[in-house]
Parts: sequence; C-alpha cells; structure tokens
Amino acid sequence: MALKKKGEQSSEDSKKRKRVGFAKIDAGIEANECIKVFLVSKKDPLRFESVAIEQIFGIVGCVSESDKQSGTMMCFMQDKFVSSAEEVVAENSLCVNPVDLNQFFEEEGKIYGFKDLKIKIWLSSISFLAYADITFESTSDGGKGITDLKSKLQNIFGESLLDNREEFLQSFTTERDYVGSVVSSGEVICSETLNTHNDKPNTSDSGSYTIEVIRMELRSMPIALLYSRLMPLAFLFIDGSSPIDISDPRWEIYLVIKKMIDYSGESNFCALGFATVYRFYRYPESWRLRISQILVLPPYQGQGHGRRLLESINTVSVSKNIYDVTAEEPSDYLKHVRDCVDTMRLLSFEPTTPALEPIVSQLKQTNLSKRISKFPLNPPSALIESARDKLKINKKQFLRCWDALIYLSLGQGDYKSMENYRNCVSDRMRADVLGKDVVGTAGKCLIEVPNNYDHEFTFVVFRSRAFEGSDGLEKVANGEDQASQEEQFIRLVDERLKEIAGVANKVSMHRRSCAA
Ligand SMILES: CC(=O)SCCNC(=O)CCNC(=O)[C@H](O)C(C)(C)COP(=O)(O)OP(=O)(O)OC[C@H]1O[C@@H](n2cnc3c(N)ncnc32)[C@H](O)[C@@H]1OP(=O)(O)O
Repeated sequence: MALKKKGEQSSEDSKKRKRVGFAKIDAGIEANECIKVFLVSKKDPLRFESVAIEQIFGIVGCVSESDKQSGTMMCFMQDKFVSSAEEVVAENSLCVNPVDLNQFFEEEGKIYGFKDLKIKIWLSSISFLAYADITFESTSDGGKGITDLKSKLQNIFGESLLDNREEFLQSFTTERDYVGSVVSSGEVICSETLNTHNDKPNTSDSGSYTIEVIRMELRSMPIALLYSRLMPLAFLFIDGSSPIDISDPRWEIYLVIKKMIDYSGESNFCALGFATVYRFYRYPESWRLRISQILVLPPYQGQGHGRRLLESINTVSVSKNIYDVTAEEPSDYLKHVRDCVDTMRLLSFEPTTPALEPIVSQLKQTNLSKRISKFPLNPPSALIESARDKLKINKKQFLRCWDALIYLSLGQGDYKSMENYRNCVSDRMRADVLGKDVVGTAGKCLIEVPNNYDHEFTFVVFRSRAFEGSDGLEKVANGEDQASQEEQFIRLVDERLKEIAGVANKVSMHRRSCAA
C-alpha cells in the first residue's frame, strides 16, 4: 500500500474522508414504534411466521425444526379465528397498548443496531407467561452499539419471559388450570353470576359464568409466583408503576376471576384484573388500606371489574373495621370510577340526605353571583367522620364525592342554582389554590406539578421574582400576568366541574338502570 504524504490527497480521497467523517450515527428506533404486545387466550395453536422463527433463534432462544415447519397451523385469539399471526395483527382485537415502552430502554427509549426491527410480545392470559417474536433484516453497530434485546425484555418480564417457543405453546395446555389452582385457597369477597350474551345477572343456568373477586395475602408461595407473572402487566399498563416488596406480610392482592364451565363440564378460571393493597398501621390500634396498583386487563376494561375490585376492598375494610381506604397516585380514570362507587355508597348512607338539604336549598334560593360573603359548600364535620367510620371513606375522597352529591341534588335544568354552585366551587378553589386572601395574591404564581399524593389538584403556588424589587418589596403584578393566572385558574375550575358532572351523570344513569 502506498503511503500518501500530507497535501497529496486526490480529490476522490478527500471525498471518501468526508464521507467517513460525517457517517450518519444510528438514529435508533423508538421501542414504542417497533414493539407490539398481544394478549393471547388460546394456543390452538399459535403460529409464528417462519422467518421470525429463524431470527428468534439465537436471540431469544432455540426452536425445534418441527416448529419452523409448522407454517400451516391456525391461530385463535379471543375466540376469533385467524389464519396467521399477521392476520392477528390486522385483526388488532387483542393488540394492547402499553402506557410507554420507551421507558424500559435508555437513550431516549431507543433501540440501536437493527434494521427493520419488529418485536411482537405474546402474553398468555392463561398462564401470564410471555414470549418474544423478534424479526429484523440485519444488525450493525452504527455508533451506538447493538441493543441487548434479551436483557431489556427480561427487565420487563423477568422470569415469565420464556426462551423456548415450544414451552410457551405447551403452557396453554400445561398451565390451563394454573390460575384456578392458585386462587382455590383464596377468600371469595364477591361473586356474581352473569349471562354470556348480555352480561346481565343470570336468570337461567345456561350460558352463564361467574365473576368472583378473591382476596389473598401475597406472602404465600403460589400467589407470590402468580403476582410475579402479573407484575410485568402492571409495568406495561399502569403509568409509573414500580415493583412491590412481596416479602412484606402486609401486602394483599384482590383478583377478579371469571369462572366458566366448558363443554366438557370442567371449570375454567381466567384472571381479568387485580389490585394490590397495603395495610398501614395507624396509631394507636388501627389500620389503613392503601390501593397501590389496580389493573383490569385491557380487553376487559369498562365492564365493571374495576368497580368490583373497589367494592371488594371496601367490603373488607368495613368488615375488618379498617380506619379508611386510600389510593396511591390514582389515575384520572381511577379517580372517576372511585368517585362513582363512593358517591353511590354515600347516596344510600342515611345521614347524607339531611346534611345535603340546607346547602341545596341555599343554592336554589340565593343569588350568589352578587355575594358579599362567601357561601360555603362544606359538609358537616360529623358527617365526614361518620362516613369515615362506617364506610371507610377518607376525608379527601369524601369531599370529592360531596361535590357530586350536591350537583346531583340541584338538577341540571336549574340554571340559577347551577350558576351559584359554580361560583361556590370557584371560591373554594380560589381560597385553596391562591390562599385565603383572594385580593392580596399579586405575585403569586400557580404551576401544575406531578406529585406523590392523591391530591385533587396538584400545584405549587410561589411568589415570582418578577414581583420583587431589588429592595425585596412586592411590586404590583402587571395586567398580562394576572390575566394568564386567571385564565389558568378558570381552566382548573372548568376541569373540576367537568369531573363532577361526569361522576354525577354516571351515578344518576346507574340509579335509573337499577330502578328499571
Ligand atoms: C392506584 C393505581 O393503580 S392508578 C392506575 C389505575 N390503573 C390504570 O390506569 C390501568 C389501566 N386502567 C384500568 O386498569 C381500568 O380502567 C381501571 C382499573 C382504572 C378501571 O377499571 P374498569 O374495569 O375499566 O372500570 P369499570 O368498568 O368498573 O367502570 C367503568 C365505568 O363504570 C362506571 N361505574 C363504576 N361503578 C359505578 C357505580 N357504582 N355507579 C355508576 N357508575 C359506575 C365508571 O364510572 C365508568 O364509567 P365511564 O363509562 O364513564 O367510563
């Protein structure tokens, strides 16, 4: 090879050098873009494209020759017949959307070193074991290395991620009774027999199934193992979920189980959702229950199972005379479901109606838009205490439901009382958010922030430097800042009123359907 002196490069060489110097660094692909998760309830048997199988080989594990050749197998998912895994994707009925897969991959949630990467995670809703089907055209280190997919997926799925496709397929048979055998020693908290066709309480024996909520302490071995298989689901579907220490004896789990008798007369058990609950000591001799994770599997959401879980936790808390029940960082939808459940309970709680009457009649009579002193919506403290004592509803949760109870009692057609109600909610929030002295708020800024508690609203109020002179004295807020602060505040009030109306409407619909 001839050595070239400095300054003697041909123009061709310098072009090459430029190309090398500016070679594109691998931009990676976001995990959310290339990973799809499927919940599979039946094998019968599950077919994977042969090309995928070739490529899984060596990454996730080994597959047998017969599996590679089983290209004509058929696949059933959620009782729908489909002829190939690709069609399963197209059917999309059980393709579920995790909250955010990027969070499991460092470097902005990206995977590096793969061309045309596609990852399908098959999750068995029978055994909660998982299998990864990985396909790609080629791998190369484009400056960011080649992501170790196996270890990344194991970080999510742990032991429940199987290397062996055959073992995964077999689990549909070998683990058919897995859930049933684990929950057989649990305590049945609620049981409801429904009709297969319309999900209404069953009136005849045919076409029925039973939904049970079963409570178990997490420390015992078979249930601890089941939970370790369910934990990845919590990671995938609950925003910000973190593992819990199941060796702590104060953890318990509530499982929603569907029990069906199949054509051969055998019972089938299927887990549809779960909630983990921690028992906290409360001085001097009481306990509080805190809902840590609650998940209904995506195909079964919106069918009343979340409500059943919450009601079962409430039943246990009342029967064991727990101090109260709280929830850890509840999502907006969980807050909504919980508000519906507790508002219903409070409606049939005898002391509620007489306590509501004076407030509702004031709201109906007074024109509060011209108010001089503020009219409070506050419930009597004796009622808060009695709801805590008898229903185990904690104060913060009670106040959320109280708003819905007043709204329900007003009747939506009554414009004047609704306007009064809106003003009262707004006054209360203004006092909560900006401090009691509404006039002296110049310089206070309001920002929304995430938090670790289940506050109705999460914000920080601080005094902006823009309002302080060099002498540290407060200056008058300029009109623009005040206007934007007011705008933010009105938005918060509107959001809260929308939440209240959503709960009130659901509850009144539910009452009407119960009465019919
Ligand atoms: C502490 C934490 O874990 S926070 C994270 C919470 N979990 C998640 O976000 C994971 C993903 N989501 C889920 O798993 C579920 O959607 C859950 C657990 C939040 C709720 O469970 P679901 O089974 O979906 O709710 P469920 O079917 O019981 O309730 C659905 C509807 O019935 C309504 N409802 C429930 N009980 C009642 C009642 N007693 N009266 C009237 N309406 C009711 C709800 O308000 C809701 O109404 P909508 O039509 O406005 O949505």
